[in-house]
Amino acid sequence: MKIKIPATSANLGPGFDCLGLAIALYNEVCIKPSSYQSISVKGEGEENVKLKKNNIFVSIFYDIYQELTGRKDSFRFEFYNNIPFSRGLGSSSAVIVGAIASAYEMAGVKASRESILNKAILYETHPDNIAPAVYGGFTSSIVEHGKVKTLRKELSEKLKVVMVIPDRPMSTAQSRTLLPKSYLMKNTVYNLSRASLLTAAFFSENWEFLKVASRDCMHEHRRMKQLKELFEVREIALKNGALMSTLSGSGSSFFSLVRAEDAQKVAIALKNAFGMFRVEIFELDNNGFEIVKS
Ligand SMILES: Nc1ncnc2c1ncn2[C@@H]1O[C@H](COP(=O)(O)OP(=O)(O)O)[C@@H](O)[C@H]1O
Ligand SMILES: N[C@@H](CCOP(=O)(O)O)C(=O)O
Repeated sequence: MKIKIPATSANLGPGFDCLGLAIALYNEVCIKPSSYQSISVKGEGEENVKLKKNNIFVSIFYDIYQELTGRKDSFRFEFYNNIPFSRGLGSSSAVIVGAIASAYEMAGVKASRESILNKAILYETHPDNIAPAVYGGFTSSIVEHGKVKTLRKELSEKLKVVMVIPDRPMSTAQSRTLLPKSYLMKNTVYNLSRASLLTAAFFSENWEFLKVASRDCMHEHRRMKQLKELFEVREIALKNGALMSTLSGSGSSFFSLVRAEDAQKVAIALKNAFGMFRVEIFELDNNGFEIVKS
């Protein structure tokens, strides 16, 4: 079987740990029964020998497969990775969602997307990347008694993403340690009100609200200080017509949502200003993970 899983951009500014969307940049994994286990990796991470020995996709896959079948079968895993590691593009969520969905498929057990999401939350405690990796589109999620509740909205073809991807990785776990344990009431209200308005703006396609509604005062500033050029990335993206421009997940990438016709202009302005960073235009994804060959 072959599965493809999209990259995701989480938080979208104020929606810390709850808002996210899926991007048409995919990891693909081919899995075949085999008399012994083997792993090959192409693309992102191919130079990392640890991924052949200690691979979280493989360990989650076997956990779930054995739980479902009670058998200890062996498989060959071929990874074609396009999602950069630790850049705020949800690489770990793509691994978790992909491993769970493919374990169900290989075990021959039907599972709803909701049940795959509820397994995924056991491996990644915040649902803002795993929900769009499962459903595609824009997602707003909560976790209640260990279960994820998500509402999704299809993303318009009239929108594209301009992503600035710095060379420097930022581990999500490490980046979370930069944040305080508690916040002032006024900062909480600042984010709550904007995350609510942002969600309403996505659902009603009132894109002119995105810029003002995507401001955050809980996590971006502390994280962006690690790579100060990111402040200017936002300025240039917005000046050149981006609808919103936010730190992607915990960084280090910077996400700008643009009208399709403005994508080139925004990307060229960012490339001219930041020759040292990768700047890419992506479509949005409305499908979530897909089993493309069974
Ligand atoms: N394709 C992959 N195969 C195996 N492990 C991966 C893959 N992509 C990411 N990972 C694991 O996830 C970690 C990155 O997770 P994280 O710091 O949360 O970054 P991200 O923002 O990309 O999700 C990597 O160090 C690696 O352990
Ligand atoms: N809400 C999380 C999102 C992390 O996203 P990632 O793509 O960086 O893993 C956070 O901000 O920590």
